[in-house]
Amino acid sequence: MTALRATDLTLPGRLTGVDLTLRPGEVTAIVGPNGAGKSSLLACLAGLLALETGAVTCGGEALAALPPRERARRIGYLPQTPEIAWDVSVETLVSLGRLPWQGAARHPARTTPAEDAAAVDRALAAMDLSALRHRPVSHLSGGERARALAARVLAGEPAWLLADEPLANLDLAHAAALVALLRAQAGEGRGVVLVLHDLAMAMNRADRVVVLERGRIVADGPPEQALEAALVSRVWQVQACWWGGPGTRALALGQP
Ligand SMILES: Nc1ncnc2c1ncn2[C@@H]1O[C@H](COP(=O)(O)OP(=O)(O)OP(=O)(O)O)[C@@H](O)[C@H]1O
Repeated sequence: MTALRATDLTLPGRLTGVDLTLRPGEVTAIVGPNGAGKSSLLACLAGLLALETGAVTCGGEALAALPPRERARRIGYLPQTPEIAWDVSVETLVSLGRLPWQGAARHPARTTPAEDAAAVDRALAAMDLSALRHRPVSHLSGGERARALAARVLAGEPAWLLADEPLANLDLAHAAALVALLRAQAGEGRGVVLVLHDLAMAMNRADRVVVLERGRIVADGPPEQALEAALVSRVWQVQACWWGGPGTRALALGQP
């Protein structure tokens, strides 16, 4: 697996001179206040935004130059808003995640229908959706819809998983299960990049934390270092203090 690298990313009003090299095998959390540029950065890393300056490369190749199907095999992207355009079944929605592998018949990366079905089954089971696979997506709850969209990305088994606030609509148990699953994916050598608002989750479960403020990186490193209480207090304009020990820290907030 290969690095995902952003060099001098600039989007006027959104990102300024962002340099970032992301390593596979790690869970990286991108955090920051509202409007700091987290979603913009994630979309750039997924190759979804036209850049004014700068570049994003995956394994040394410019994302912009990769054919869409190849890019989709390398990078799975879960957007912030759980919108689904078509009222298909959960299983059909998740199957769409296999499209990048279903190219021309002679393509060397093409998978068999049995492999595709197995990947869909795995993703449905991982997101606790096996029992809902035949239900139309319009008949799902908000959290179930969010899980179905996550399952679609997982079904594609991309080298990089980029997810924008993937825990936002999930209950405690499903959020914990998704984080455990993403950690396991990183353990298998995939790259995992998550936009998170839950700083305790980033502190306890990420390998690396990138803090954005007004479109710039202001901290980047192991969670204990990047989320040091004084920096959290300054960037989020709260009085923040960490409690507890490694792996189970909680953030206590006072008045600004
Ligand atoms: N399509 C767009 N065109 C121009 N500016 C945008 C666009 N989308 C977002 N912005 C602006 O860019 C800045 C960064 O937005 P972005 O959505 O990346 O922030 P964020 O850190 O993800 O915020 P949040 O935590 O609120 O989701 C904000 O000031 C926002 O108003």
